[in-house]
Amino acid sequence: MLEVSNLDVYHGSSKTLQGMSLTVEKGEVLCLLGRNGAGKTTTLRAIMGFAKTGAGSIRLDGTEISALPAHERPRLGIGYVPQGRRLFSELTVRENLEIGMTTRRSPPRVLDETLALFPRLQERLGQVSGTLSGGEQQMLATARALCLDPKVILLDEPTEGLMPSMIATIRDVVLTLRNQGKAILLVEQRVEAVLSIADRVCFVENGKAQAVMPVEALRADPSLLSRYVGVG
Ligand SMILES: Nc1ncnc2c1ncn2[C@@H]1O[C@H](COP(=O)(O)OP(=O)(O)OP(=O)(O)O)[C@@H](O)[C@H]1O
Repeated sequence: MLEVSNLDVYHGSSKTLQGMSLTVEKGEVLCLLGRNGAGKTTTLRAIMGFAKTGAGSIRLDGTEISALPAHERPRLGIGYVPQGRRLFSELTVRENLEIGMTTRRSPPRVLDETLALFPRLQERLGQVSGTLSGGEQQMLATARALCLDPKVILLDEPTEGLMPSMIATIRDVVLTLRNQGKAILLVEQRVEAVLSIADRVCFVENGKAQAVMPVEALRADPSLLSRYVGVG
């Protein structure tokens, strides 16, 4: 579904991704794990077209997309929920979702299906999004990406700063989406969350995927965490 091969990314003259490679298939959750500054967010931003790429390729269903401008990529079916949510805080919940709908001219059923996943947002459609709680804002950012009816969803630390009940809601939504056949690429630092949600784990170090494995391998050998992430 999504395939990144040997991708380089530059910030000025420094190379922040150095031959990054990963694949995410339909109906699976791939989790990126790594130390601060390893290149996880840059990987997601590069897929969305927000980073200056050099050598390498990004393919969606076999089609090369790395030369496409950023605004064209969501229309191909890639939803992105950035770190920090980036909502239009002056607009209402409904207006934020409508922006997602119009980006890809999604049929109205997509909005209904999305709201069915987030009853809390359904109750707050008229509320200005800047007044939502942190957890509700995360739900809205995720729901807005889902309004594109994406095949692939990129989520950057969606549970950061949330209370346990909200974390559980986000996890349940991610697992529902996976079971619907979406391909999900997730940056997640909390090990318990990774173990409960990932199918495969990709350890990122120095702008590169150093190791990729099924989540069971991480469960069986927690020393991998100290090796690649410096915890555990
Ligand atoms: N706009 C930028 N200008 C210069 N350097 C950048 C820029 N964005 C990222 N970098 C650098 O690229 C490297 C990778 O950063 P990135 O945000 O991808 O790391 P990360 O793995 O997501 O880390 P964290 O867990 O801290 O969010 C870091 O060294 C960072 O300082």
